[in-house]
Amino acid sequence: MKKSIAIIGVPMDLGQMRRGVDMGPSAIRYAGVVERLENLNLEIEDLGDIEIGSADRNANSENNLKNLKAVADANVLLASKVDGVFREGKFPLIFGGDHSIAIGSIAGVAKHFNNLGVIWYDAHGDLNTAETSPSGNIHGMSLAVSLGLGDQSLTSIGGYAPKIKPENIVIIGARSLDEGERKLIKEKGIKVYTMHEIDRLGMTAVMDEAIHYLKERTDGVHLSLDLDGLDPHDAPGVGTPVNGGISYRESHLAMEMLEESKLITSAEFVEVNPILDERNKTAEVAVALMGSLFGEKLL
Ligand SMILES: NC(=[NH2+])NCCC[C@H](N)C(=O)O
Ligand SMILES: [Mn+2]
Ligand SMILES: [Mn+2]
Repeated sequence: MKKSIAIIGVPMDLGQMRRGVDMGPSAIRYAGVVERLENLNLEIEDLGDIEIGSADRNANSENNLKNLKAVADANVLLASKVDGVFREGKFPLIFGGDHSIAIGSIAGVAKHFNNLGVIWYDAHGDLNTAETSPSGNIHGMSLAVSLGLGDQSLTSIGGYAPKIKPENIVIIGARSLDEGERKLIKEKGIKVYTMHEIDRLGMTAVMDEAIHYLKERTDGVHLSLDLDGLDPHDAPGVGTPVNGGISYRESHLAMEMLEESKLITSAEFVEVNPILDERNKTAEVAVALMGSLFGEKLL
C-alpha cells in the first residue's frame, strides 16, 4: 500500500519574540517539499495552514508566559487537525512555525498510542516552565508541557495529560540547557545525547542506541526536529542559533537510520525563519532531511 502523508502548516511565531518564523511553512513549500516526496512514490496531501490568532505582543505576561492565550488556541486547533489525520490512517507531517507547536502535534498524536516515544532533535531541551524560563517564550517549554508540566491551559490540550512519559523521550543535539531544564532531566531520567556524545560516539552509534532504546519501550515515535539542532553554518535561518551543532551530513545519516528503523509515525520540522535565512537555505535543508526520512536513496 502506498504510504499517505498529510501536510499541515502552522504559521506560528507567538511562542518566541523574533518575527519571521511564521513564514516557515511557505518557505518549506517553496523549497519543493511536495514534489520531492511525490518522487518517492508517496501520496501527499497538503491540508494548508492552521489559522493563528493575533496577539497583542506588547500586552505581555506577568506570569512569564508570553502570548499564552493565542499559543494555546492555535495548539488546540492543531491537535484536532493532527488527530483527524491520524484517524484517516495518514502520516501527519507538520511544518512550523516556532517549536511551541509541538504541544499541539504531540497532543493530537499521543492519544493514538499507549506509549508514544518522542525524538527531540534540538540544540535546546525546551523543558522550561513559567517558573524556570529565562525568557517567558513558550517555544522553550513545549516538551515540558507534553510531560504534563506547565500552565493548565497548555497541558490540558486534547483533554488529557501527560501526553508522554519521561523515559520515552530521547533528546539529540543538546548544547544549551537552562538550570531548571538540567534539574528536570536528572530528576526524570530523560535520555539526552548532547553534542559531547555525538562527537565522542559518532552519530551512527547515537542513533543505533536511540532507536534500540525507543523500539523496546514505545509503540510509535514522533520526530520533533528543530532546525537549530543543526549547526548554524548549515541551518542559519533560525531564531535561537547555538554554535557547535549537528552537521548536515550527520543529520542526513540520522534521518536515513530512522527511515530504516521504520520507527517514526509522525514528524514535524520547526523554527525555519526565512527572514534570518540565506536564500532559503534552511528550508531547503529541512526538505532534504525529509527526503532522507521518507526513503530517498542515491542508488
Ligand atoms: N525551540 C527553541 N528554539 N527553544 C529555545 C529556548 C531557549 C531558552 N531555553 C528559553 O527557554 O527561552
Ligand atoms: Mn532549539
Ligand atoms: Mn526547540
